[in-house]
Amino acid sequence: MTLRVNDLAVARGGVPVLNGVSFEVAPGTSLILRGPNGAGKTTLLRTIAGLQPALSGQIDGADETIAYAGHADGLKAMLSVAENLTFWAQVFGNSDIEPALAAYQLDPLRDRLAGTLSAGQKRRLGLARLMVTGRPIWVLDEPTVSLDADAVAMFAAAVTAHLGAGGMALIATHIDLGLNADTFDVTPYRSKSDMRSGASDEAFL
Ligand SMILES: Nc1ncnc2c1ncn2[C@@H]1O[C@H](COP(=O)(O)OP(=O)(O)OP(=O)(O)O)[C@@H](O)[C@H]1O
Repeated sequence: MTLRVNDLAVARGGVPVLNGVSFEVAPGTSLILRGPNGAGKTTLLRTIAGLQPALSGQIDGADETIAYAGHADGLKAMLSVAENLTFWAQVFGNSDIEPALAAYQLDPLRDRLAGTLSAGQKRRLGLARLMVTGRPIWVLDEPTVSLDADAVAMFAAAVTAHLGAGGMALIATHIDLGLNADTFDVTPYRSKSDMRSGASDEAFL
């Protein structure tokens, strides 16, 4: 299975953001999305993850295969670290959370309520969540925000292991993760529409 995006057009608040986007992510490989602030990376990732409809074009290989991590960590504040991971594992029909705890050095924090974690610890837990989904395609929007250098290395190691097991990753990031990945710059695909038109999409504010 390969993730294939073909001639995709995406919009925010009804305003076209990107069009003519085509790329592939094959098993065992990752693709880094680049582009300046506001270029449309988040919009593209949300569309590929199925969180909003495309304006036009095709996305193949994305049915029930994607684990998405956006800007929000999606944690349950009143559950412990281990309970959060167990919850997500069960949602995806899995049970073993130990590899995810180990990969992000969360074992010493396993009984802490997620709401009491630091920003970087929350982000580590949010990324550990990907491992318990068992999903082959990780779609990640600025995954290293709040992470220190050690945690960035944990994340890079987790992605490398995921790819080594035949997984895929599509990652929007402004930093160099040290991955052996192709890059895709969205800049040439920006729509000509004026984003200052005042259109908004309150559902995502
Ligand atoms: N809720 C919204 N309603 C309308 N327009 C929006 C909304 N959210 C974002 N936009 C606009 O859509 C365009 C694309 O934004 P998007 O978040 O996809 O960019 P990005 O490349 O991810 O940026 P960054 O690097 O800053 O995260 C921007 O012009 C932005 O102002």
